[in-house]
Amino acid sequence: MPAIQSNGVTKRFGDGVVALRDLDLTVEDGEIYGFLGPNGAGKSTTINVLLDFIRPTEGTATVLGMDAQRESQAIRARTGVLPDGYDVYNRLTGRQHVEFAIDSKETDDDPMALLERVGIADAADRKAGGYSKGMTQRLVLAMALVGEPDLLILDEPSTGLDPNGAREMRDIIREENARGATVFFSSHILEQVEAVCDRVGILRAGELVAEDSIEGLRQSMGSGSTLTVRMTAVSDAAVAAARDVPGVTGVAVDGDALVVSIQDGSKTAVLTAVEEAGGEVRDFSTDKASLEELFASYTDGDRSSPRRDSETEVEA
Ligand SMILES: Nc1ncnc2c1ncn2[C@@H]1O[C@H](COP(=O)(O)OP(=O)(O)OP(=O)(O)O)[C@@H](O)[C@H]1O
Repeated sequence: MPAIQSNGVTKRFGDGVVALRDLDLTVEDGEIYGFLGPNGAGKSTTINVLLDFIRPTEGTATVLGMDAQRESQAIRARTGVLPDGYDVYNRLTGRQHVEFAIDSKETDDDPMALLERVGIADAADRKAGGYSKGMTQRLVLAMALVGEPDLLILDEPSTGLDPNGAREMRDIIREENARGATVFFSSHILEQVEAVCDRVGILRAGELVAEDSIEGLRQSMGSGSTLTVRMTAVSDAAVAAARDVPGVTGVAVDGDALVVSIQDGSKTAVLTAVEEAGGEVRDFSTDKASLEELFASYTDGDRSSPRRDSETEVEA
C-alpha cells in the first residue's frame, strides 16, 4: 500500500488559477520522496489537499491507505506535519508547544528529549514569540516528530535554517526513515533533495513533469556529461575522431583540452578514438549535468505563473 496516492487531483482557485492539474502522485511506503518545483508550482497546495486543509476541485487522494477527506483525523494522528509558515503561539514557550503536541496526540514523549534532538533545548523555557526563524522551524519539527509518526510531511523544511541546521534536518529525515517512517518533503533547494531522497517528483505549473531517482532523471534527460580531455597537443584528427564517436553530441577545443559532450557510457570510446587518431592524452575529467541544470531543464520558462483556464471556482 502506498503511503500517499493522489488520483487525478485538480485544484482551481478563484481568478481561474489552476494550482494542480490532474495530479497522479504515488509515494511508496518507506521511501524518502522529494517534491520539487519552482515557486507557485503547487507543492503547498498538494500538501494541503493531502491533509484536508483544502478540498480538491476534482480527484481523490489517500494517505496511509485512508481517504484524505473522510478520514483526515485518523491520518493526522499518524502523520507528523511541518507546514509552510506555521504560526507559533507567541506567549507559549517552546516546551509548552511540544507538550501541546504530545497532549493532542496522546503520546508519552519527553518534550525535552525532542527539543534536544532539534537543537533548541537551551531555549525550551523561552517564549516562542521571541524565537528566530530557524529556531521556530526547529520547534515545529520537534512537534512533527511527536509520537513516532508513520509519515512525515514536511513543507520546505529547510526554510530559515543555517547550513548546520539544514544538515541536522537531513540527519533527522534519515533517522526517521531508518526507524520506518515514510518522508514526503517539498523543496526548491535541490541539494537537500539530492542528499536524502530515494525518488523525486518535479512539479511544474500544477503538473508532475518528471518522477524518478536523481540518477534516473539525469539519464532520461540525456544531457549526459561533459568529458574534458587534456592533451599534449590538440589536433584536427583528434577532434574529428571524437566527433565520430556514437553518443557524442558536441566537441569544443579549449586550449590544450578537448571538451566533449557525451551520453553516459561513451567516455572510454572517446578516449580510445582520440588516442587512435594519434592524440596523446595527459589526463581527463568528467562533470555530470548539475542538479541546477537538471531542474532548469524541467521547469524553465515557467517559474511562477500557473496555467490559467476559463473555468473558475472561488475558494471558500
Ligand atoms: N488560497 C489560495 N487562493 C488563490 N490562489 C492560491 C491559493 N493558494 C495557492 N494559490 C495559488 O496556487 C498556485 C500554487 O501555489 P502553491 O502555494 O501550492 O505553490 P508552491 O509550489 O508551494 O510554491 P512556493 O515554493 O512558492 O511555496 C499559485 O499560483 C498560488 O498563487
